Amino acid sequence: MSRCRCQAEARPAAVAAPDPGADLTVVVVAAGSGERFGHPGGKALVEVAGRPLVAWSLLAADAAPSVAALVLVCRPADLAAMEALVAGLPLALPVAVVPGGDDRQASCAAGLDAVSSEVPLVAFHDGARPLVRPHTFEAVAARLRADASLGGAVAGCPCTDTVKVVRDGTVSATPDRGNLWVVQTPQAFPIEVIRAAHRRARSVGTDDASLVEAMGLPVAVVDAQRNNLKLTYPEDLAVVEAALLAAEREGE
Ligand SMILES: Nc1ccn([C@@H]2O[C@H](COP(=O)(O)OP(=O)(O)OP(=O)(O)O)[C@@H](O)[C@H]2O)c(=O)n1
Ligand SMILES: C[C@](O)(CO)[C@H](O)COP(=O)(O)O
Repeated sequence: MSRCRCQAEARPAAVAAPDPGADLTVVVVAAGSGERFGHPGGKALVEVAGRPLVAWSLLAADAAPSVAALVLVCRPADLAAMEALVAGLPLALPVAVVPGGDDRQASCAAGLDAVSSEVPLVAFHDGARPLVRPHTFEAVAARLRADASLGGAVAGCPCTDTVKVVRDGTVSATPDRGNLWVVQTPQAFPIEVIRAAHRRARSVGTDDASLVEAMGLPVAVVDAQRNNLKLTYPEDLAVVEAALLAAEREGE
């Protein structure tokens, strides 16, 4: 089997799990247009700290012992470039490269179609979060394994800023911060749960967990990695790059 399977023409075949102990497929979504970042053609292939942005997430997921296979979702125009990128990275796991959709949720659904049903857990991760560490994939998968009643487990951390609800430039409410968390990716789910959540989705959510919450299932939050930043605006680049270089220097 070729390690990288580009899915430009046909619907992807399922990716087999190479290690019987590994029970998680990671879907890295990188098919966005990067509008807020302001880079024509999206930001996934922009060089950040010496590598294309999305490469950092692929390498981190590949190094997590629970991960059996990877799916990379990219802009249709980037399929050949992404296939070449994957072929050139020192990845141990099989990778399926598939085209994404018009919004993040559609890209996640496209990635999910390429996941083998033989691997019981699936996690979605933003290719725009290059600081993710292998232990964060382990943490969300472990939380799911520890409690069979959960519909999902997501990385996040308690809010440290005060959050305001703002309408027309004026504050309309200040929610109790004691209950507020900011959530990131990875977001992990039992495969049958997230497949059902996508089938039933009636609206477009800003994350994957909201689809599972809409089914009335409990989703756990795991305080795993506070610096798991998302590269969204141009000014994020210097912060993310400095953190990646520091982590490399420290051998993390
Ligand atoms: N149609 C889309 C939209 C987003 N994403 C992915 O979802 C993640 C989070 O999205 P975001 O940071 O908003 O990226 P963009 O959509 O590229 O940014 P923008 O909204 O500024 O255009 C990114 O890794 C992005 O590539 C995707 O795979 N497919
Ligand atoms: C999924 C997410 O990263 C969780 O914080 C976030 O909602 C993605 O938002 P974006 O606007 O698509 O970047």
